[in-house]
Order: sequence, then structure tokens, then C-alpha cells
Amino acid sequence: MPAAEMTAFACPLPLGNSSVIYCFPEIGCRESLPTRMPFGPTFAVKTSPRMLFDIFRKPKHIDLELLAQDHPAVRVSNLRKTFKKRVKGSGSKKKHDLTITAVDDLSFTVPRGKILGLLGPNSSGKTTTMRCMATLSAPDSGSIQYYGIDTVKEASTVRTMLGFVAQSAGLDKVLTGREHLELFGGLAHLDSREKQSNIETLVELLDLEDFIDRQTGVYSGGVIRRLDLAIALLHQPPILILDEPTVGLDIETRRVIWDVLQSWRDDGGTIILSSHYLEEVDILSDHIVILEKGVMLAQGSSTELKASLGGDRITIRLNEFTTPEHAEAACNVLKQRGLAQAAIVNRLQNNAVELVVDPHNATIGAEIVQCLIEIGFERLFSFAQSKPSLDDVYLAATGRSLLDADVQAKEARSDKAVRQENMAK
Ligand SMILES: Nc1ncnc2c1ncn2[C@@H]1O[C@H](COP(=O)(O)OP(=O)(O)OP(=O)(O)O)[C@@H](O)[C@H]1O
Repeated sequence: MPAAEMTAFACPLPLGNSSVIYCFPEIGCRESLPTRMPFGPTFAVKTSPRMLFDIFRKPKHIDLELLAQDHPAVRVSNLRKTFKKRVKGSGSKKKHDLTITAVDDLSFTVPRGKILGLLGPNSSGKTTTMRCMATLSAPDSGSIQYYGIDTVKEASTVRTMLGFVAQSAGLDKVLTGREHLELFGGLAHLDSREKQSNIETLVELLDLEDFIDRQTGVYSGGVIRRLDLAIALLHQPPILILDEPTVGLDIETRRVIWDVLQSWRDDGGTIILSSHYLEEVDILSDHIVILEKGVMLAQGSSTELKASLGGDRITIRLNEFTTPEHAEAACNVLKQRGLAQAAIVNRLQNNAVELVVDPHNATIGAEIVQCLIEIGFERLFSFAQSKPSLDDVYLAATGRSLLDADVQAKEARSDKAVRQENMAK
């Protein structure tokens, strides 16, 4: 995390013999930072005794029932966040500031007891949005409110309402899972009985029995993720923010996490979740926001977004190596003859022809094949017809699939950026 973003309520906990863990106790969030990075002194300068007192004060009672009468659980209004980056100008050695707009004019609301899924490729602004929502980063403009309580004006109250699972967990390798839960339960001012009862429930729910009394240094990625989620849920926050909670996990572990999130939602919890996995967003989310380059391209429920696309989808590869000209020509003819409602060439998928067709016409596939034979494409390489998927929604909004967008975003990052990113993990 850049020094400029280190907020006042961060508290470095030198636990065990691993790296310093910056701990945001009120939201159950930890970020471990490489100790050689110069954050320690920055932190010392920025933190006053009054702020440290704020960290450990007992959370005040908030009457959500009362607040819920007038406010949605989450309201994000015109959120904008930019970053400055020093870059070399082309052809000169002089560096200048480049402004990166990570999130631009983003607005959405989430009712109580619903899951909102933020979907987007790498660098689309998901993490930045979530960090602003978790009070770890201040918006340039716009506002975020939980039950009408503003994240900037009443940050310390807001933090008592949040559970946050960051992209990478900051756990101490020497402490056991149970010791982590005890520590965070204490920092959240849970009384002893409530703490023990919540720990036992979460250990069982998240299938942690075999690991909870072992040091976290021996945990696999899946167990770390489950413990991380348990820490975020320990103080039973009404709002849960999860930044790619199941990235890199096997399907079994993902299902355990999905089950816990669904029952948390069914009990009235509100969840904001970011993910690269279309399936995950589709299964879990009541409402989906599609982001690209910090801008919202579409929002709605999965059913609404798919229905907005109208017809069935057909993907055709004319030949193994189709030229863009041939694919364009086929699209034009199919549209002219009224066989496709929409037709685009997907250049990132070997110039595949992507069509939207009438879902009520049972012979549409055969008619399209016949038309393509007539214009010279006698042996099609592949042909697939399906109902619209979330990836089709993404494709319609951006002209490329989410997977292709991810590959492009990764290719666009310099080697240096990737090295720095890996260092920070
Ligand atoms: N601290 C920062 N300093 C400079 N630029 C940043 C910073 N944080 C994010 N960015 C830039 O803001 C943009 C959005 O990044 P962000 O991490 O929010 O995207 P993301 O959708 O979460 O991506 P990923 O899926 O890879 O985590 C990117 O261009 C990124 O390089």
C-alpha cells in the first residue's frame, strides 16, 4: 500500500517473527507489508495517541432497524478516485505526473440482505472501489454511505459496521488460526462468551476444525482464505466487503465459501463482492455491476442483464484461420438477410462471428448455415448456439469477453509493474 494511502487508523502489530502486520481491527482487516518498505516511520509520524485511542474504543450501538426505514444498506454516489504516477515521457528522460482515473462517476445502491457483484477484468477499478468502500482509501469526490452513514464524515462509526476480506490476507505465520480469531475478537470488544460462541460457529461453518489449532504458516491458500473470512465475520458486521474471495481456490473450497455467503445474506447481511469468475458472480449476486476502466458499463440482476440482450447467441468460426474481411462480410450478409438481430466480429477469438438471433425461430441455425454455404463458406470450422450468458452480456457491453479483457490488461502491464505487484503480495 503506498505511503500516501496509509490512513490514520492503521495499527502495526509486530506479531511473532514474521513481517509487521498493519491491522485495521474494526473491519477485521489485515495487510502485511514487506518490512523493508519505508512505512514504519511514515506511520509513526501520522499517528497520534488520540487516533490510537479511536482504534480501540468500544463501538457505539447503531440501530439498523431504524436507519433501514430511510436508507438502503449501501449507497455509492458518483464515486471518483484517481492516482498520480511518475512516468518517463517518450523520447526524454524527464519524468512527469500521469493521472490514472481508477474509478469514474460510479453510482449504485444495494438493499439490505442482498449481494452485489462487481465484475470486471484486471485494472477495471474493482479493488479501488472496495478500498474506498472499506475506508482504506479516500475518494477524490462522490460519497459512500452505509444506512445513511457517510464513510468520510463518520469513518470510525462506519468501520464498526464492516467486515473486509482483502485480496491477500495478512496473517501471522506463527500464531494459530484460533489465536488470530481470539485476537481480532478481543480487538472488536466481543465479550468472552460471545467471542467463543462466534469462533466455534465459524470454525464449523467454514470447515476449519482440522486446522484451527495449527500455526497459519502451514496453511494452504484455501484454508487461509477461509480463516480470513472467519475473521471478517467474527464481529457479525451488517456489511461485508470481499475482494475476490475465492481467487485461485479449488471448486470445493469455493462452494464452502459460497454457502457461507449465501446463508449470511439470507440472515440479512449485505455483501459487496468482486470477482473475475463469471460463474461465481452469476450464482451469488442479486445485482451485478460491470466495470471497465473504472466506468460502469451495465448494471442489473443476472436475469435482467441477460434478457436485455434479447435473443439466443450463435458463435461461428468460418474457417480455422478466418480473416477479419471474411468475418465482416459474413456478418453483413446475415444482417441484410434478417437472420441476425446483431452481428460482430470477435477479433480476439480468431475473428469468430458472434450473432444474436431470434430465440423463437427453431430453424434459425439451419437457415444461417444455409446462407453461409450460399456465400461460399461450405465447411464451417465450428458452430455453437446457446442462451445468453453473463460473458455474452460482457461481450455486448465491451466487444470482448472477460477472459480476453483480462489477458489484454495483463499484457498491457510492464514487467516492472508486475515485479512490484508480486513484491507487495
Ligand atoms: N495505489 C495506486 N497507485 C497508482 N495506480 C493505482 C493504484 N491503485 C490502483 N491503481 C490503478 O488504478 C487502476 C484500477 O486498479 P484496481 O486495482 O482498482 O483494478 P482491479 O479491477 O481491482 O484489478 P485486479 O483485478 O487486477 O485487482 C489500474 O490502472 C491500477 O494500475
